This record gives sequence, structure tokens and C-alpha cells, in this order.
Amino acid sequence: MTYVSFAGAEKPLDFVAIGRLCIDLNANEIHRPMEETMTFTKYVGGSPANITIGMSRLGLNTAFIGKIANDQMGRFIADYLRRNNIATTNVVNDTTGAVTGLAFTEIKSPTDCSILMYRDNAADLLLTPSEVQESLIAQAKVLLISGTALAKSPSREAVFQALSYAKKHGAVIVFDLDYRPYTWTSAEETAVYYNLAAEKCDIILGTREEFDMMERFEDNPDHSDHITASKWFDYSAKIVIIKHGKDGSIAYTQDGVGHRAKSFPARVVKTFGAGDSYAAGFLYGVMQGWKLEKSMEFGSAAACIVISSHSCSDAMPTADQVHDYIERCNRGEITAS
Ligand SMILES: Nc1ncnc2c1ncn2[C@@H]1O[C@H](COP(=O)(O)OP(=O)(O)O)[C@@H](O)[C@H]1O
Ligand SMILES: O=C(O)C[C@@H](O)[C@H](O)C(=O)COP(=O)(O)O
Repeated sequence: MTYVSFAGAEKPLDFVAIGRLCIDLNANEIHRPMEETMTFTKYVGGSPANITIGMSRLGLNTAFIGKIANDQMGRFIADYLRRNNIATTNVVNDTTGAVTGLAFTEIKSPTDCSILMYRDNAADLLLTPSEVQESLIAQAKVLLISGTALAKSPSREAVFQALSYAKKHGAVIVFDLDYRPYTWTSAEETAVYYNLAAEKCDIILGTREEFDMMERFEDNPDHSDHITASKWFDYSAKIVIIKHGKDGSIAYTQDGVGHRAKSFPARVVKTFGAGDSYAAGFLYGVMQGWKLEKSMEFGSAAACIVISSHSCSDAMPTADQVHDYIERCNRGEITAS
């Protein structure tokens, strides 16, 4: 059964995301704390950027809407996007001297990872509503928004502007909750804006903890996934996915059915990047018209490939790599670390 309908060939662009374009600096010396880490490898980062890179690797026609610093880091990001066939016509250069957000990652063990973010005066949060190109969104089958871009004005208003263009032109709207507490000033403000945005979205993806944050004004004492998902079907949602890390994920649909996916075994290097690769793999599957379970399985396998690698963006797999991973797991050739 198809739960979401995507526009056909009349829309030339499969996927556009709005939000942050940043730099990941991933620790080279793994299995030690940040204090003892001396060298890092630079990659393009930022959750919506990673998802877009993932969609492009999977063969979809993609574009990005964002703002980059007018410096070497900004140029590195724009160049990387172009080399990955992501249209940058709506990637705007900052003119105020803002900088590129940095994410230093600490890899203490395969299960104990953290991120140290440098986000003061970050260019991505300065995108304005008037810089969002309606003509680009009009061509897109899917618009993906990410919660972190709602943390501050004017990026917050830019996202709401993009949402109204997407509604006007019939794009399927995907919300990856992508909650990063350090970007926000208060838990109340966070919940208010997340809920306002989620009302407008067709597909909502988040972890149990992210949905808990949104439910701070509501009654869900047992953290029930079913209760969480049900609320959104009174608005625009067709699919609500709650991710549970290694324990898999569950997708609810408007008919009240919960579709479950287990995770695959993985030789985990680090845990971050799982959600972004899962989102790319899942959305790719749904856009191919696959059943939800198969799309979720594909996302789960894509996640395993990324968490078994050093980077997030650069490790995003092709469709052949994901299919191959699933086959190898089914043959029992891959076991968990
Ligand atoms: N340790 C793991 N082993 C195998 N798969 C994992 C592991 N952690 C996450 N995944 C896969 O990635 C998906 C998303 O991971 P999750 O940690 O829930 O999201 P996020 O990275 O957004 O916090 C999971 O549903 C699962 O399929
Ligand atoms: O989103 C960021 O700014 C950092 C990412 O590039 C980073 O690699 C990461 O945290 C990925 O997050 P996840 O997929 O939600 O685990």
C-alpha cells in the first residue's frame, strides 16, 4: 500500500532540503576522550546536508537551500555539494562575517560518542525568508526540513516560508526532528516551534527522546510510540517514524498500523550518522514505491554502513552498496562488533 503520493515526472527535482551546512571534524584517534585527541579529519556535515548527500548517492536529483560562510570552509562545502551532484543555486553566501558551524566528534567507544559543537554566529542560522527560492521548491517532489534550523531567527522564518511554498506547490514535506539542545534557549520554546512545524509535515522522523521533548505539554507518561504518532494524523502526517537506535524503528500510518523494522548487525565505529543515513535510505525506498517495511530495512542497512565508517557524509552509500549489505547480513556474513 502507498501511504504518500509523490509528484511524477513533471517535477524534475526529487529532493530538496533546507538547513545547516557545516563541518564535521571527526577524531582520528578513536577510543579516547576529546582531551587526548590530537587530529581530526574534515568532512562536510550538518544533518540535512548529510541526508541530501545520501539521497544524491542513491541516485536522486537533489538540491539544497542554505547559507554558508564566505570563507574557505564555506567554499569547501559548496564545492563538495557540487561534486556530489547537489544543485547549489539556493546556497547563499553570507555577507556579514558569520562563520561555519563546526562539530568536533569524540569517539570513545563504539557506543560512547559525543559531539562538541561550535555554533556561535553560524552562517546557516542567518538564512532569511526572502532568500528561499519559491521556484526551486516548486520543482521538488520532496522538501525536508530539520529541527535545528528552527532554533533562531531568521532561519526559523526561512523554514516556515519554505513550508508554505512546499504546501502551495504540493511537495511532500518531511521533518527530521534533529534536536540539538545546545542550539536552543529554552525547552518550552523548542517544543512550541517543533510542534508548529510538525503540524504541516507529511512524514515525521525522530528518536523516542526527540518526541519526548516535543511532548512536554502532553500526557504520555509511558512514552507510548502509538500515542505519539496518533496526534499527528489529526494534522498533515501520513507516516510517523520513531527510531530506537539498535532496537530498530517503528513507522505508524494513518490507519493506526505500526510497521516495525529491526536493525542489522554492524561493526560500529561510532554511532552518529545513523539517523541521517536511515532517513536517506528510508525516503529513497518510499520514493521508489516500496512497502514501508522494505524502505525501513533499506534505511537500517544504510545506517549500518555509515556507523561502520569514519565519516557521515562521505560514507553515505549507493543503492548497490545497501542491497549488498542486506544480502551479506542475510547470508550471515556480518556480525555485530
Ligand atoms: N548500534 C547500531 N547497530 C545497528 N543499527 C543501528 C545502531 N544504531 C542505530 N542503528 C540504525 O540506525 C537507525 C537510526 O538510529 P538512531 O540511533 O535511532 O537515530 P539517531 O542517529 O537519529 O539518534 C536505527 O533505527 C537502526 O536501524
Ligand atoms: O548534524 C550535525 O551538525 C553533525 C552531523 O554532521 C554529525 O555527523 C551527526 O551528528 C549526525 O547525526 P545523526 O545522524 O543524527 O546521528
